[in-house]
Amino acid sequence: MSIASSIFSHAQSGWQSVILLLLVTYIAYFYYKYYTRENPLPGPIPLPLLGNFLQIGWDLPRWANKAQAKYGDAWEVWLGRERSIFLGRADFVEKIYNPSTKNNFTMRTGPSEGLDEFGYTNKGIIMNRESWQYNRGLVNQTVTAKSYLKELVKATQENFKETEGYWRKLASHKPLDFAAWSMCMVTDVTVIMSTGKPAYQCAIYYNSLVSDKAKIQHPQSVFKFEGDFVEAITTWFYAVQFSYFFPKWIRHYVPVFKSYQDKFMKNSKWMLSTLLEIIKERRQEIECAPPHVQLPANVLTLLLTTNTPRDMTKVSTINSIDRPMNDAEIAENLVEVFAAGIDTTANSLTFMIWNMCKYPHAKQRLLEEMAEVFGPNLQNREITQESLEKLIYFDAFIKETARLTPVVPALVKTAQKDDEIVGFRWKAGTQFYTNIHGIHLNPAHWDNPQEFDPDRFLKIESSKTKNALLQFGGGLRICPGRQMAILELKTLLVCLLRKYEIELEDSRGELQYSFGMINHCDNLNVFIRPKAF
Ligand code: HEM
Repeated sequence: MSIASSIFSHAQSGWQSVILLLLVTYIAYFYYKYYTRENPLPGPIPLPLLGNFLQIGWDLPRWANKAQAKYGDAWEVWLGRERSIFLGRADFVEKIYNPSTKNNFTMRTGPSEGLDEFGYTNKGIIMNRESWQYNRGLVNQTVTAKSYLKELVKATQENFKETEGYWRKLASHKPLDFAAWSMCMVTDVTVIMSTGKPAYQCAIYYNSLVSDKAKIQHPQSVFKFEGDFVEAITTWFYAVQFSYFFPKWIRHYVPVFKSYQDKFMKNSKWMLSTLLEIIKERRQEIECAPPHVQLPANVLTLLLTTNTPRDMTKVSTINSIDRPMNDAEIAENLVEVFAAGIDTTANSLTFMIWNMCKYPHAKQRLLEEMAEVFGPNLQNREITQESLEKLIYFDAFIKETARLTPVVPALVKTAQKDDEIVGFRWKAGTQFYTNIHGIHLNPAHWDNPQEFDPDRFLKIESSKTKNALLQFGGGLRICPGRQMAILELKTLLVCLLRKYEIELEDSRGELQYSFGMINHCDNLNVFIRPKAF
């Protein structure tokens, strides 16, 4: 008896046989299509509907590194029903990160009703398919403005001082979770630099650690609630993934998914309406401010005034960015500055602290360079953008940390037209994942790739391969916040190093990180003790 007739002989009724027949036909058709696909690359065999999700599990980037070791530098995987090509070598992604305006890989995804429903595809930058250039142009102009970066370095120092106040009140023999502090510090800096108003995340976090009697009073956060703003931002990013990967019928009609759909939609609406109120208030403040009064350089004020008579940046780089932004556009861009800027910068700092504790010779080099640039009495010196730019070893240290633990370990781009990659011609709509971590560890580009060696970035001849370090992505969609992130990271590192001794609670343990939307450190317990002067 054939397998099919054996299965059908167990079917109890007519409709069960019909379902079984449909199922078997679908599976047979799926594997026929799979084995006759164009441009077959090595990779794990997928299951119908689920693709390779069962093999991959939750941590796609960790799995991708193992897959790269097994299948080579170009392989394929099925993320659900979507065939995705993974690339783990710098020369394979050259076209994708080509900064030419003719680049065929500027979109992250193809059209998606889910992203449309959440309103992500026609606003902001990250998933915007229609007006990303306009939004990107203005946000880029804002976060690279001289006045903005100067204010950022100042605000970062002020925020650090506030945090030091809380550390002083906590017993120094008890470990602190640096990962959690880092998120709060970077949130506070980002929110004040974006809205001009404080979020008090460090104060809220401090209060969560101490008894009721020891809690401090602080004014109301700009977000007018004591809940977890950080979580709201993370939820926004999960909503992007959710709305893209799950089809409408699952999101709307399967109960567990429906509850996520509702939660994500509510979160998105809450964030936008809260920001719209802040924007309205600020617009009125600007209108009432006399023309001679210098306005503060934060993202909101800069976006509200760009292309108006009170423009503070005046460096339009793209012809199409000649109109002011409306409130809804500003709200979405603020959400994206929070979503793309907080988690990434905070986790980069945490990974740097880990490396500083693990590699005493690198820490010594950081201390020496700091002493050289800031001179005597360095713990009281004002940190400026100019002084930070002289910290060359710091740059190398940041790059090496990002090479070994990139916060963004993989990036997706979709071909808009048919194109050739790794010697094959691919149809428009094919998804290409850059395995950033794979490229960062590829021996084709790096000597002793697993070794932590910041000096490799100081040697002229090495590490110059184009696209071998993709910490901030590249090409037309390169991270617009990269200068901001580097200045903030350097400021915080100087603030920490010049006054404190930091020691890991578990000096033999492994770095604990996992993948959510990015690689994030789950917990980093450290002892932070003031240095004796
Ligand atoms: C260490 C910190 C950061 C890292 C590692 C990082 C990394 C990245 C990466 C890898 C991309 C994708 C680039 C590509 O597609 O080629 C990106 C995009 C982006 N980043 Fe960052 N980023 C950081 C900080 C920031 C900050 C502080 C901001 C705030 C302005 C920001 C805003 C954005 C935006 C808006 C995009 C989307 C750009 C686009 O789609 O055109 N990032 N970032």
